[in-house]
Amino acid sequence: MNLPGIDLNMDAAALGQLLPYAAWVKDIHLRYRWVNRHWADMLDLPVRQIIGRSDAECMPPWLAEPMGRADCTTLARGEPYGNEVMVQLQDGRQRLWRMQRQAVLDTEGNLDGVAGFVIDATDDWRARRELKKLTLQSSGWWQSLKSHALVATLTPQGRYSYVSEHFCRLVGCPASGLLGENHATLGWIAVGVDFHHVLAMASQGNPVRFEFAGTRSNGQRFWAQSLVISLGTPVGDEPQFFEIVSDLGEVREVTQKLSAANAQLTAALNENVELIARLDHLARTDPLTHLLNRRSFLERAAQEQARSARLQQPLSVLALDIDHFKQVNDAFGHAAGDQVLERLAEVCRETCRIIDIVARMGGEEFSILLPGTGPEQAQVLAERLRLALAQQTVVLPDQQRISFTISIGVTGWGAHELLQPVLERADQALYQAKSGGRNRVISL
Ligand SMILES: Nc1nc2c(ncn2[C@@H]2O[C@H](COP(=O)(O)OP(=O)(O)OP(=O)(O)O)[C@@H](O)[C@H]2O)c(=O)[nH]1
Repeated sequence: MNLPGIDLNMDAAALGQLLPYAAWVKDIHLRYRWVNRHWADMLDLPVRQIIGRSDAECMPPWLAEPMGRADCTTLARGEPYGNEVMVQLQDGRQRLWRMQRQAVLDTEGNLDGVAGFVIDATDDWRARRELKKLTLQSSGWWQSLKSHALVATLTPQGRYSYVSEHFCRLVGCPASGLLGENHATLGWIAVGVDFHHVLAMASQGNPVRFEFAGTRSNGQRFWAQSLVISLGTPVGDEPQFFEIVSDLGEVREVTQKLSAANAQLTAALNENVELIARLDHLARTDPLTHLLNRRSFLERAAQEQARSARLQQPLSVLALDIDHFKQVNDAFGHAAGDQVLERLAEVCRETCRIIDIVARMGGEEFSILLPGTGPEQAQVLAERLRLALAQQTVVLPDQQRISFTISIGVTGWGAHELLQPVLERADQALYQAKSGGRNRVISL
């Protein structure tokens, strides 16, 4: 049977010329053994200049290199191998060549070369690309993403090639002001990352999440979080990126409100702490002399006694009382009496060590606890105090001058004694000092 236009007696090479696509056969050294006119046309060379030559001698390196790689892969696999190459013709047009290769075996089954054919799949590729776009854009998820989320697509330079309405609303700019621009040209500041780095990371297949801030055309600031994902690089196309943005404005607002409320709370807390400290201080001190009050003295005395017993250190107590204080009040008035009390407190503080505990027990009675001090040393201190006070003169606003003396009772505090008997003994010593004529120190 004869096929129209085909002579079945012609040889394989002649038959190959009838193929509707470019075809070639290379030897084991990848030199062309045979090509048909379509391949010669594609290379824009006469057939005779191709035969016996390698790809490197027939085509530019950027094409020869993937051709050689595909040939080697085919020889190594020993089975049909297909690939696609995007080529740029001399007139600048891009074409997609789809190639299919197969290893050629000699009669003994040894590898003898590679046979291949090439079809121009440019139209098919364009159609597929359009279809992909259409599929993407008409797919349910894209539609719902577009209408509910803040999405955009980016070129390799990060320039916007598509922006959704929601995205435009967030950044406060119409699509016309965004398309062709990128984060940098829009003046948006990514937090902690460089936008180019984001694209580089994304193109390696790592989705990148980052925060950025910008200013809307009405001057308002906005904060957003982006997730940039690579959509891959379709053959012959540029890499594409997809950006999903979420509005951080609300989060920021809530965070700011929260931190303001927190600051208020902290301030209120600090105020309260201060207030409590002040109240505590007031509860522990005598408002006139700022010495410890009786309650506080008793607490401190108990602690001090326990500590001294543990450290086996001596401890002594003084009981002080102003002599004839009633007369001071009667002669100069209560305010003058207060001044005397204040002066007494001052001199006690100055004369005692920082660790000594000085307290106003009530009225014109004072007590001093002397840690690390035995009764003899306590007597010395009491004497020094008595003399210091006897030398004091309180000058009143009307220049009247008041001198006063004190009587002091001194006692040691034994390691196992309770506070009450010790205080009573100090009072007893004080009583003896009073009854002995005042302005003196008595130890018991
Ligand atoms: N100005 C003033 N006087 C006070 C205060 N507390 C107590 N007094 C007075 O201290 C005086 C104590 O008088 P008395 O207990 O009789 O003792 P005294 O006059 O000092 O006599 P002797 O202690 O025996 O030497 C009273 O007049 C009280 O009113 C105070 O805070 N301010």
